[in-house]
Amino acid sequence: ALLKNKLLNAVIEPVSTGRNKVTVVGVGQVGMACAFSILSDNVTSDLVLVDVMEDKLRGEMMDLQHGSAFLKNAKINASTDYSATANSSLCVVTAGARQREGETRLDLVQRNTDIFKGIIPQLIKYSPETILLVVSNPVDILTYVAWKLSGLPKNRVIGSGTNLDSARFRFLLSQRLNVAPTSCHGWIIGEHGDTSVPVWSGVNVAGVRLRDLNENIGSDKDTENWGELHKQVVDSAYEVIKLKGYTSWAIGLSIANLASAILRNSNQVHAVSTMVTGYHGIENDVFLSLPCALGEGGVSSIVKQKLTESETALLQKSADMMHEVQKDLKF
Ligand SMILES: NC(=O)c1ccc[n+]([C@@H]2O[C@H](COP(=O)([O-])OP(=O)(O)OC[C@H]3O[C@@H](n4cnc5c(N)ncnc54)[C@H](O)[C@@H]3O)[C@@H](O)[C@H]2O)c1
Ligand SMILES: O=C1N[C@](c2ccsc2)(c2cccc(Nc3ccc(F)cc3)n2)CC(O)=C1Sc1ccccc1Cl
Repeated sequence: ALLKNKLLNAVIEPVSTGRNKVTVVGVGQVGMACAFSILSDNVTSDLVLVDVMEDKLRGEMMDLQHGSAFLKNAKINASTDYSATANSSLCVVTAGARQREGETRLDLVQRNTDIFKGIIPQLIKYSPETILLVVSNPVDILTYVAWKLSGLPKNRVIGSGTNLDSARFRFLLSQRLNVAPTSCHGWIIGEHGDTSVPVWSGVNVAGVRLRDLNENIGSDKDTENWGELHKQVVDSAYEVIKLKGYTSWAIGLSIANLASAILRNSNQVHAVSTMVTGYHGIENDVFLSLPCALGEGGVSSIVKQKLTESETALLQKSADMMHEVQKDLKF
């Protein structure tokens, strides 16, 4: 008899409940930081990696598998064939092309849209009940593209949006106040990146609003120039790219945090990109970030923030700009 049969009595065949199975598409810098953070956070017992670069894909799978003795029994697999992703509760999409020298934003968006045409329908074919979490840039437009290509209801298609922007903002605030980032509360909403919108009325520590202590906070009348914090959120993104050529750890940790809220059905509130049609006077079908409660059904509710006229105007400008790009996309 085989040693295994001398050692073990099989009671049932190993089953994969698929209850918390996670797929990560794209094993680049961001995808692998997401995979590593998700495994470290113990939110899944079944991780599948997908990419088109077969050698890189196999190498990343093997390298993660070799760490299994230090993880909580998560199965780690990889394939270029989407059947391996079947019954995923969450699919994280980080696949994409890099912006080429002198390439316009619209060219990049169309190239990434074409890449999504080969990914999104395949994910839905094998996991029709999944939640899609889009990270690839430009993330708000590509979340709209994923929603259109997937046919899923709007609550099941989420973009990482300003989750990383808000995390950087909270870090910078914590540095300035010498209070832990977990105790520094601040929400950046709207379009991810250069044109995101900090909601200064909500920035607080222990419920004490900084604006109640400095009524000019965030405006150019503020002698302490707190508005500099939001500018540093943008500048630090460019600085990290200049220094190391890409970003990975912060986005990976933020995606694991979102995955945890979804898979643990926690209804925690996070700034993520969701369909905002009907909010803040926005009429077109666009995805922007607002504070959303997240659970196993995706976005379970959206917080109705009271915004200033200028904050509302910035959101509407982003919505109009994105609609202009989205309407010319070829699906
Ligand atoms: N939303 C955010 O806050 C945020 C932050 C950082 C990076 N990003 C974005 O994340 C994306 C990935 O960044 P990166 O540094 O990992 O890039 P990368 O080039 O290192 O990785 C991209 C991966 O996608 C894969 N890929 C390309 N076409 C594919 C396809 N058709 N199917 C499956 N995989 C495919 C490539 O093989 C590569 O491994 C970029 O769009 C980047 O701008 C977003
Ligand atoms: O930290 C990053 N790094 C990226 C990056 C990662 C690999 S190469 C570039 C970055 C950094 C700086 C600018 C920028 N612009 C951009 C715009 C549209 C695109 F389709 C792709 C990239 N992107 C991708 C990205 O979204 C971020 S967050 C970010 C970016 C700009 C302003 C504020 C924030 Cl919080």
